[in-house]
Amino acid sequence: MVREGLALAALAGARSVTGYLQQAFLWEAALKSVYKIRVHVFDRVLQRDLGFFEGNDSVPSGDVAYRITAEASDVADTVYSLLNTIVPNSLQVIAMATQMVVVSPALSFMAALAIPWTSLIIAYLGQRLRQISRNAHLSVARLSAYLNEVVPSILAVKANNGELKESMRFQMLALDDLEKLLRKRKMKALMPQIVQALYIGGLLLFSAGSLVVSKNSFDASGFLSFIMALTLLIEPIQDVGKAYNELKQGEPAIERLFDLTRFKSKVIEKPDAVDLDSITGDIKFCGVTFRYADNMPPVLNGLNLHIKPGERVALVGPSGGGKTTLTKLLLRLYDPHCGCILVDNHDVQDVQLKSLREHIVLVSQDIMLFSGTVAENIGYRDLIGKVNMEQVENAARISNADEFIATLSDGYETNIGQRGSLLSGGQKQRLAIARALYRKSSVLILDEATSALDSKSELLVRQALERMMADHTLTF
Ligand SMILES: Nc1ncnc2c1ncn2[C@@H]1O[C@H](COP(=O)(O)OP(=O)(O)OP(=O)(O)O)[C@@H](O)[C@H]1O
Repeated sequence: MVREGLALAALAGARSVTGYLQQAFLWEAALKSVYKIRVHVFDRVLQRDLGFFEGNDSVPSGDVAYRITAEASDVADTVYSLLNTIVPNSLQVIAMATQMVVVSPALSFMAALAIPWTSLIIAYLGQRLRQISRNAHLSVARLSAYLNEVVPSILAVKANNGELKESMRFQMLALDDLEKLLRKRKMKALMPQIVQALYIGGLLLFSAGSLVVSKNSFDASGFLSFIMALTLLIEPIQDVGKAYNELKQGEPAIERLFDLTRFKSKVIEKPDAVDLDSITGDIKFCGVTFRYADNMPPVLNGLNLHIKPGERVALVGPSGGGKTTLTKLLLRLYDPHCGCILVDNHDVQDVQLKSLREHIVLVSQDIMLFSGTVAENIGYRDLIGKVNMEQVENAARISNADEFIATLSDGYETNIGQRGSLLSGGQKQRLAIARALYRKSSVLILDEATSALDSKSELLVRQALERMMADHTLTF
């Protein structure tokens, strides 16, 4: 008795160990594949044209974030569920089907006739679940995109008494998400019941039918053994059906994730594009016409402009006149529809993108700092850990940022918060200018970059830029 108890305990222990090992192994496989997918997808996102991130048809950054985080996790769940179901259940299906064929090939054939029509119904339900699941994915992605936009702009919300309005906008999106999620959950709960009813109904019909057909043709024990094998066959098939549902439910996530990687770049680097060691800063815009979309009026129309090396050019024009667009074209973030842009007499379309952007530095009116230390932000050109502190301090001195950096709790090692949220507008701009100076590029573009500086700081920055860039092309 004791021995049997011990044997049972050992068996239960062995089962839980193998259960754990199987789950741990499969989760490891699923999560590692999702890690690789995430890295691949993000690398592809980084390669996308600027138009993907801005303009009317752009994908909101919150949606991109949602796809790479939450939807990639859904993909892991799907992969796990498939691995966990398909392998053991397929083995059981093969074993039981063989047993059935051995007992009675004729009845096996009859049983197999049930497969096509049940498959059809399951496929139809799977399609429905896929559609419902897709809607649920879209609604939660909209919610995520909304939050991604509003939370960073909380200052504007509060300053404009926008709390009530935002609360209502959020409730609307959350309610929509609730409806879509409920539909998905209900469908998920209903599907196994329908499938089970189909199987049980099929099994009853089949048993009755085969009893009539095979009367006296084989003994009761043979029939019993056949029914047993059939029942044991149905269970794993049901599990495979559930895995199929998981796949259908996970498909929209997989699709939306990989949609990020499917694109045809408009800005294409030629295979024989040249790598420019240095440039003097001779820039020509020759008959450049550009529009952001085919159905929009041109922002630039046949523009001609020649900036000579060392020359400083100020572009003055109405708001929305196309000054920033000119910069985007020079950096080849977009290609013009007509005309060409030459840098040192090389068409920018014949120059390697990395090389072109290395020699031209932009300090934009939208200051783009990242969470990280002051030193990492100034030395953004270099990989983390490879930043040259001497050059960082030099750039900070010239841009007149060193004085406020000295007052920060950890100096150059102070973390400046998300998008530099711990700094004032003027401090952010001085850091952005320091970052540009650190790059030591030949062409410097300041796109209203000094607008947030007080007059004293602006004067110091201008003097510093004059000293440093005396021989370089400078565009204000
Ligand atoms: N990504 C975009 N997609 C569609 N239209 C855009 C895009 N970016 C800018 N525009 C439009 O192109 C025009 C020129 O914009 P641009 O930013 O170049 O003007 P700007 O001269 O720099 O203006 P400001 O002085 O106000 O900064 C504007 O009418 C703007 O609405």
